[in-house]
Amino acid sequence: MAELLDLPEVLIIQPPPPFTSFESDFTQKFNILRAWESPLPLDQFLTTHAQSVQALLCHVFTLVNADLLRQLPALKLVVSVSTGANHVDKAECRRRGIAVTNAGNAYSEDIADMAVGLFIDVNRRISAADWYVRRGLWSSKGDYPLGSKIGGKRVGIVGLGNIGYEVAKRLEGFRCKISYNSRSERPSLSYPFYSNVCELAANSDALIICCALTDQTRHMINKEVLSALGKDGVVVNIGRGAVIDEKELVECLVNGEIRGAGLDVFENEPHIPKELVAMDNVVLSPHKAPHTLESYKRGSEVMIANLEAFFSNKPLVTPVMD
Ligand SMILES: O=CC(=O)O
Repeated sequence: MAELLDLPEVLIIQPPPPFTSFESDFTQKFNILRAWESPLPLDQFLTTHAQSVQALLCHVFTLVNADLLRQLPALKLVVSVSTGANHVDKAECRRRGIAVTNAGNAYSEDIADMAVGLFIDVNRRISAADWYVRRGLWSSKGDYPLGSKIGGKRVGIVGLGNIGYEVAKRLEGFRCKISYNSRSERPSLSYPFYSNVCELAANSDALIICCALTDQTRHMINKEVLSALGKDGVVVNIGRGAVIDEKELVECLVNGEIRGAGLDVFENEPHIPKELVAMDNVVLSPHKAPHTLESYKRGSEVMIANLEAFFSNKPLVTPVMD
């Protein structure tokens, strides 16, 4: 027990993702304060540790907002399990001198794989075909609706950061034609850049949303953009649900204004509009794009590296800048 108390404290409010090595990796190095296991109400649990706890580890369901930060006056570091840190009020952290880290590139390849998987699934109707066969509908009539060819598709990537670039590289292998919209142009890359996302949509057969959720990107993919994409268009989202105006997306799908969607993220997770659940041209996934056995391990290593750097006054490994 004495040994545990000597370890640096790390507060976790909600149960962490089921990292296979969490117990062994984290608990040997840190004194984990497990708010979710405490019989105390959260406020009381936080008050008990408020004066000492310097590091908080959180995933996307933990809203790190001004209220929470006010209850943790000694806090100096927020370690996000995820790549996207939109659940952390970064302006308030900055104001309070609290550093924020994310998962860096730990999940980029896995997320990109999932984006490509969803893109192929929607176009080739893989999940729909699976439903069809399982329901015993396969007959000699051969009336199963055809999917659409992948090679030659014009794919517009929204957000050409690490993940977007991994998606682009993979889809080049399928002979897709890549163009993109991003915060800024990447002159070192030869893909056409569109500063206007509507123009990107008008020149694409599919949009793959890879950007972070910010005040600028919230509801950026709205009815106007989806109409520009057109009735043969497909949307894939592995970024954050609220980058798309979900209500308008549902309307466009219901009215056949776009052809289909592959969605790993939603505006109000884990709640999904019932219309989406009923459509076989929509492929749904429960925000699992980043998570594989391998990426969990890599993610743990990045979080531990950030915590160790912090507690030994070294530079953080994957600080979030904005
Ligand atoms: O969505 C998950 C992540 O941002 O890593």
